[in-house]
Amino acid sequence: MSIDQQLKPLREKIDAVDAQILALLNSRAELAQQVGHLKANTNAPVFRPEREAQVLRGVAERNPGPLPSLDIQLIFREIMSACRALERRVTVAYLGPAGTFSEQAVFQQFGHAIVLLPCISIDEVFRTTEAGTADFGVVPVENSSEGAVNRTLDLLLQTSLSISGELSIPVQHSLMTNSGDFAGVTKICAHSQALAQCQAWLNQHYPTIERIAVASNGEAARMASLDPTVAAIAGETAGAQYELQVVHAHIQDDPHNRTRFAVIGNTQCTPSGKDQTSIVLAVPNKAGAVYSLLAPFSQFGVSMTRFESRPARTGTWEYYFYVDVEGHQQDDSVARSLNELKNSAAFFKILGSYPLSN
Ligand SMILES: O=C(O)C(=O)C[C@]1(C(=O)O)C=C[C@@H](O)C=C1
Repeated sequence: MSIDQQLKPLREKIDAVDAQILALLNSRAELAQQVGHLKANTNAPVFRPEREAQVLRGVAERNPGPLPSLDIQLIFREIMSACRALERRVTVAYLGPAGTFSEQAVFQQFGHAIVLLPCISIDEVFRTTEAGTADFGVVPVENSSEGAVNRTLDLLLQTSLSISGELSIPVQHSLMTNSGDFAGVTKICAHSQALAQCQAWLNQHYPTIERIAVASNGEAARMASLDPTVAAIAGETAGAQYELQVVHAHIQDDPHNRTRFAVIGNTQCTPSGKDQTSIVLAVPNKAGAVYSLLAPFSQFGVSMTRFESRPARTGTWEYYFYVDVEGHQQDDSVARSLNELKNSAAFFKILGSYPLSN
């Protein structure tokens, strides 16, 4: 029997299963439409991060295989994205242009059935979201090899928006040119963070070529597509967007390099069962103040998962502290510790409680 003859009955079974999947997908979509009508009548938000997190955790927990849970979650992320788009297509602002790691983070959080709003800077992402032109913004917060993204931390301090999600993605940089050839290249362009993340590799391989920091890796890729003297450092998605060829793949100094992103918007998430709360604090400038400030966390058994400081730029050695704790601000222990902190801090702001990424 030929291979095609052997495949025929299996393919017929796949067709039958596909017909069932199709019918079930549309049943789900009809339910989402009903949810959408209810929400429209009550002006409730379309995107509910805590509900989406629960759906994704639920399918991973119930997954019997053989499909890996991560792949199941990718599929369900897109199913929910498409269902959500039937209610309303949300607009998401991010540091563009197309093809940046920020764009990958947007798709990882919202799926593909959205309106993308690429912005020229992190400031612009905040402005556009505050103005309501975008429903949400996605901004980089921290890189595993370079540390905090200071501009984001500074803007989080001032913004009226809150954090409604967080996620991290692997960041792999490649050196690319229009032709795939390095001869004739006189400048290597990338975002300053990417240049820093590839510093040791560049010092070893191209110590004398000028490095130029530009607004984003996507912008570097665009420049390289137009100018044969420019090589870009960017992710391969950005390279493909501008039809660049890879000269050296994965040149970042840390092979496990990751960037963490925050989702900002006007949504206040309700508890999802596995949440995190971000706050900013300042303490009076006296001995032992930081130590006693954090005491309520241990008193109420709340785990701190992140502690970052930024100079307050008052010229007096004062700092803002960015703290993440496990749990939701509505959880009893978190609520009680935050209440104590609020009374003793010189500055106190809750940036948001949101589901931990899956
Ligand atoms: O449960 C809701 O609130 C829905 O709108 C449905 C749904 C889904 O497709 O499951 C879609 C969008 C929301 O962000 C959450 C979940």
